[in-house]
Amino acid sequence: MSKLRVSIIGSGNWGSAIAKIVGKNVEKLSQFENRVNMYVYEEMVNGKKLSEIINETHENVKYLPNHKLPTTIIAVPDLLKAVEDADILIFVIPHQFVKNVGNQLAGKIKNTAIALSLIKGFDIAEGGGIELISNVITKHLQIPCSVLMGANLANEVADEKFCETTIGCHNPKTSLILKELIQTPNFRVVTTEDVETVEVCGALKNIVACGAGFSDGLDLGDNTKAAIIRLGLMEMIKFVEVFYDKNHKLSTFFESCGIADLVTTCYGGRNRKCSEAFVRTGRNFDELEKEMLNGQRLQGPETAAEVYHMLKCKNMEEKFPLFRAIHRICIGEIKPKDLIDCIRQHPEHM
Ligand SMILES: NC(=O)C1=CN([C@@H]2O[C@H](COP(=O)(O)OP(=O)(O)OC[C@H]3O[C@@H](n4cnc5c(N)ncnc54)[C@H](O)[C@@H]3O)[C@@H](O)[C@H]2O)C=CC1
Ligand SMILES: O=C(CO)COP(=O)(O)O
Repeated sequence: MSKLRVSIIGSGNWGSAIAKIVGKNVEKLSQFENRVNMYVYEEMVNGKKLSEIINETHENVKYLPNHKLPTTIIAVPDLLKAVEDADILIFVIPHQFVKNVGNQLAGKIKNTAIALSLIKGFDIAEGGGIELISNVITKHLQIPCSVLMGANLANEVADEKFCETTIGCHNPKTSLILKELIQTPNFRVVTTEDVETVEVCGALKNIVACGAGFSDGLDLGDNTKAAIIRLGLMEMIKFVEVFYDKNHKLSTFFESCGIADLVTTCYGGRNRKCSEAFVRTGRNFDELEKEMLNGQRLQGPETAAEVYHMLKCKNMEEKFPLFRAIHRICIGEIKPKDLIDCIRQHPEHM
């Protein structure tokens, strides 16, 4: 049997951390080709192309400094070359860029290939609703797309600190291949067929993380933050119940993609950090993202806006007061200090 060729589309903070794992695993596992192309959105770093720096030093000095990538990882700045003959495509770019990348790849991928999305966020659907990123990938590439979401702060994963993750995949054979490719002694994979729930959890937790950051910025303490996390979880569950797979499993929310990712993001994530600074400095998210993240991207405020507009169109905003309040704070419509008044009469308390 011929070996499976893997390509990684994305080389940011998480993209580089997952490249470290995948690059090492393909060295050991005979079913995969011993070279993994990693698509790099080209930029200049200290006067030199980032893709050249990565290939010469085996380090993504901008997005994952101080970590050596395995030599099996090859940085490729040309998207189509990066995915040439790929059997497994791992998508790990900020959600804002998915449609553009999908358009470029349409018609260029083997019809036997499979995709795995690590992207947390939604896309805006035609007509104003929201669309799952995995659907966008499948629509453009005409191949099935599984998802991987979990409590996985990239820097900690790259440090090889123990954590778990969740792969959502409909096909048990594909599930096994993906697990073999991704799992390590310190990165433990649980698979489930409850795919939509896994993906929706990954997107929505970024909204809740903004709420946690606002709470920190207001110095509201640990109990309030815990309440925000809990109410966030309840809104996430309701969101899946109302808009997604009626056969979803409540137990999926107790996997790494659910409660664990909420906790880690609400304590250690970029959305939390910038949301705290939003309150403390009074500056807007665009400025804070540029100043604090060195090219990395926030997903929370944009996802909050997308979800809010969808809820409003469906006349459902009152059922999701936390999501609504977070969006209104992000765009300056209400003050951060109004957050608690917005959730005091939460449906969970009625
Ligand atoms: N960083 C983390 O700890 C984790 C991130 N994620 C998710 O993974 C996804 C990717 O995040 P990161 O790898 O952290 O990325 P990042 O936040 O480091 O984003 C920057 C990346 O976007 C690229 N980029 C900029 N403009 C672009 C364009 N026009 N087209 C394509 N790429 C462009 C940059 O070159 C860089 O590679 C996101 O959905 C995020 O929510 C998931 C788990 C952990
Ligand atoms: O998804 C993440 C951890 O699982 C990272 O969250 P942030 O994007 O808020 O850093």
